[in-house]
Amino acid sequence: MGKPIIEFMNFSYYYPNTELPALKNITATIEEEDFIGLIGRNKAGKSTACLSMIGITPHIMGGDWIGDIKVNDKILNASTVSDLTDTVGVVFQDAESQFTQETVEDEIAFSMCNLGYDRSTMIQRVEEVVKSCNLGEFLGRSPFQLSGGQQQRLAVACLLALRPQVIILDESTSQLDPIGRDEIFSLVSKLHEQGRTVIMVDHNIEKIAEYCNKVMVLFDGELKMFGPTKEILQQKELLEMYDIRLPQVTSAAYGLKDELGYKTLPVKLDEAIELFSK
Ligand SMILES: Nc1ncnc2c1ncn2[C@@H]1O[C@H](COP(=O)(O)OP(=O)(O)OP(=O)(O)O)[C@@H](O)[C@H]1O
Repeated sequence: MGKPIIEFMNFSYYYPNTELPALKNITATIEEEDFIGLIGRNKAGKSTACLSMIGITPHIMGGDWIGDIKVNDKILNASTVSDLTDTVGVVFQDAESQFTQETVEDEIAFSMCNLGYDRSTMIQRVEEVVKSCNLGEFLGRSPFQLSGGQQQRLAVACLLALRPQVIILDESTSQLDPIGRDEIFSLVSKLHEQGRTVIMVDHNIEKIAEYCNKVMVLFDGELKMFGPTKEILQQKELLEMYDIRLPQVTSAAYGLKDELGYKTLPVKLDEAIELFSK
């Protein structure tokens, strides 16, 4: 077992003036080396789970909560949002709405300005994240003139400049075309290989299957399934119960499983090619 980085400890959360919890008795441990796919139908609680990992719910949104979350040994109940953002950063779907600067370079530096970084650290960090997010050719360009995928990469770069261990992307690819989506998945996959913990909320089950080592399934605020991607994404009946479709290759193999005697099903294209070519 790896080092725990985020631990939900019987955590329930109620938005202000609501009677039903948006998250219900969640207990789960995310480890430092994880690349988690957080999935579930609409209103399952995915965004609330993301907000809870940086303390926006409850500390900024208000509301009531029971239980706790431990983020890199800091207890949510005893922390402020800025305590937790040392460890965790979130990129939301509408990256554009968070930009305020005239150039990409200034935008990245701005993310550090508010935290009082000195000039030489800022210059060094801008250089570092521009390289890892492949934004070199856009440095002088307005953030508002970038494509959707480039804007999401910029949002990730602003976050990375603060060097969080955990990067959460909440439906960051949902408004992107396939090229933009691929850009983001390959960027975060590279960051994961470099040692970051990644949590990705995404409806594209094929991409989740391809990149994530574990999958968490939320349904009506409850954590229904959590485990290795291959194990979770083969469970057709359960996934259907939670309104989640199987990856196309898994579905195809499921239809043939009795006839061809498959014991396990592929969840990724390369696994399917290997199985179908036998
Ligand atoms: N600000 C809020 N005030 C009150 N209830 C809220 C608020 N935000 C979300 N909720 C409720 O909390 C529950 C979980 O919502 P959440 O946005 O976390 O789900 P989600 O899985 O991210 O959904 P989606 O895929 O539609 O974005 C839903 O019932 C939702 O209506």
